[in-house]
Amino acid sequence: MGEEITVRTLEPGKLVAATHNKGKVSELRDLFEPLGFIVVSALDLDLDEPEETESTFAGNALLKARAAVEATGAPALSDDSGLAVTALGGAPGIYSARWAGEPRDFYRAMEKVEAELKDIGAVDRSAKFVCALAVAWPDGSEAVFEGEVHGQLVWPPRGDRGFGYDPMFVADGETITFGEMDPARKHAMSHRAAAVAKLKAALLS
Ligand SMILES: O=P(O)(O)OP(=O)(O)OP(=O)(O)OC[C@H]1O[C@@H](n2cnc3c(O)ncnc32)[C@H](O)[C@@H]1O
Ligand SMILES: [Mg+2]
Repeated sequence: MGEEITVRTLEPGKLVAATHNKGKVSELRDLFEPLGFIVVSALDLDLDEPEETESTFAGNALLKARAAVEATGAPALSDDSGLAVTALGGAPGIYSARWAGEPRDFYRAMEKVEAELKDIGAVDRSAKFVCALAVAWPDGSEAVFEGEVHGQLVWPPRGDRGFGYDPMFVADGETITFGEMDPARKHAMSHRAAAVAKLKAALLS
């Protein structure tokens, strides 16, 4: 995991968060601003949302970072992530956002996960969140890092913090869902934090 395609350093400065997801923007700000970056999001810049045509988290992350660097000329950081449920063969996986429909409704997406587990009478409620973070520089170099966090799915969902599938996910060793957790605590253990740690080790001096 975590294929580093090219290694170069990331100089603190303006970083475009190539995402249209407010929950991710907020988490990427929390994770990168203490490192000296000024995080400007694709939402702030009103960038087009590219179609996610790749078949892996890393592929879609690279596609989003490339689109943002081309549009802005500034280094871009993207995040492709999702929930992979063991008993569902890794679904919804790269389709995690699409399971919420349009307009996105994550209660509906969580209900769909629960309904599919019920349909197959699943006893195994284990799942993991996966995050691929990609960085693309104006000179065409790029890098991608992956992180995961393993846990169990609960029903009904609990908590109104975080975003997406957080209210139904309890990380291993925890008793509360990510939806109930203080954001700083989620940042210490999440799939996104694990990917950020790899990125820091490789790209920040
Ligand atoms: O593509 P961008 O613009 O970044 O925004 P998106 O919401 O479409 O993001 P993805 O394509 O990566 O889809 C991943 C979905 O997986 C879910 N997800 C990712 N990280 C999560 C987290 O930390 N907690 C809960 N759900 C998460 C979330 O609902 C996302 O919408
Ligand atoms: Mg998306």
